[in-house]
Amino acid sequence: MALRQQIMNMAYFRAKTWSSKSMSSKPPKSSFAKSMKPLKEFKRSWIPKISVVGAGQVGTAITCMLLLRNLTKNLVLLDINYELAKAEALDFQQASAFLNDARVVPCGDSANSKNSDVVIITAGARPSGKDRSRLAAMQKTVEILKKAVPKLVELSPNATFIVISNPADVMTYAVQRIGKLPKHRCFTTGCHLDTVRFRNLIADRLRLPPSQVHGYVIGEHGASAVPVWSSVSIAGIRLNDVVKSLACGDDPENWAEINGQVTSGGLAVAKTKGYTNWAVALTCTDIVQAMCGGKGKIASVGTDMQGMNGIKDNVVLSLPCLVTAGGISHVFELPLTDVEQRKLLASANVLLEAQCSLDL
Ligand SMILES: NC(=O)c1ccc[n+]([C@@H]2O[C@H](COP(=O)([O-])OP(=O)(O)OC[C@H]3O[C@@H](n4cnc5c(N)ncnc54)[C@H](O)[C@@H]3O)[C@@H](O)[C@H]2O)c1
Repeated sequence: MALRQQIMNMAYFRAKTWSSKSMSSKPPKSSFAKSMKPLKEFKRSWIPKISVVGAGQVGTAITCMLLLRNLTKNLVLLDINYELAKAEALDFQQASAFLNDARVVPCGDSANSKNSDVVIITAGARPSGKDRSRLAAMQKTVEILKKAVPKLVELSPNATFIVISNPADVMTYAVQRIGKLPKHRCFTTGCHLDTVRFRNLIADRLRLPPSQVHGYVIGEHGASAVPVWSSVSIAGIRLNDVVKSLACGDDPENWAEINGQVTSGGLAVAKTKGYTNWAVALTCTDIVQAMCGGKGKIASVGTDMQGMNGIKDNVVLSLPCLVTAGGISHVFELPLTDVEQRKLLASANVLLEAQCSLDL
């Protein structure tokens, strides 16, 4: 093969490699760069840039899942503790060859997060001390968000923001207000996690694969969450049509036990570990996959639901939503029983009260 052709082939090969790997189009720092001739016509294919804010237990678990699922090659790990972000990023970067050549960049002051497509916020104070409720850690996390969010929005004005920091619904409200972000482009994974717990617990009783059990938990990602028993179905069979008094009335099979297990699922893990991370990381990754994988997904995620299912106020809570590339495109109003509707409105009131108590 003529030398010229060989060089052209090499340049083409390298150009393809850049398209899927590098965060910058700068040539490598080596004399080898002379053998890499850029082709002007080449257009970089779209690869989402994702910033994970907070390099703690949750942020690193999310990073791990996103990379393993090959959802990005440009990941920025941001923490106010820059040394921690650097160490965690380096730990991933060293294994880049096993992560589809992804690049993980640490960041301490948001700068590297510029032009992110997705920003995932996990920075926050963990529930601690005697009162381990999510609401207790609230104002401390708001103060963190007040510092972090304006800069993140300024640097990535078109990004979709996913809020994980607890209490997730109230913190989403805070991020929407602080960042002046529209509700479709700033939401929380919310009850998507409670929903998978719910499905898992039902599947366990029925000895079926959890993926074959359908249903939703709605409302607060927390104590007032509402498992929607009336919508649970398996293979097209509504559970409520077969099991009478399902989680209500005399409830001879004690299905109501599951309600408590759904809302205390996180505490059951945190009691021993001190935190939870894997389930929420998988939940968040599932949502990012819906957005970046091109398929979309209906999931119980949380945003400002004013006008939905009888909710009158601007309150952030979870209802089934269609999540697609640009965020939430539709909200589904579930047909609820009177009891479920009352519980949803009670959950909205709990959250509204928490929202109103914020010092934003
Ligand atoms: N939504 C959910 O389902 C869910 C599940 C589990 C945990 N959480 C929440 O996720 C949050 C993180 O949990 P964790 O276990 O990773 O906590 P963690 O303490 O391990 O990590 C939090 C990280 O945030 C960083 N941080 C603090 N201020 C920052 C700032 N201004 N900018 C950047 N980084 C900053 C800290 O340095 C720390 O590394 C908590 O609020 C927790 O309650 C939510």
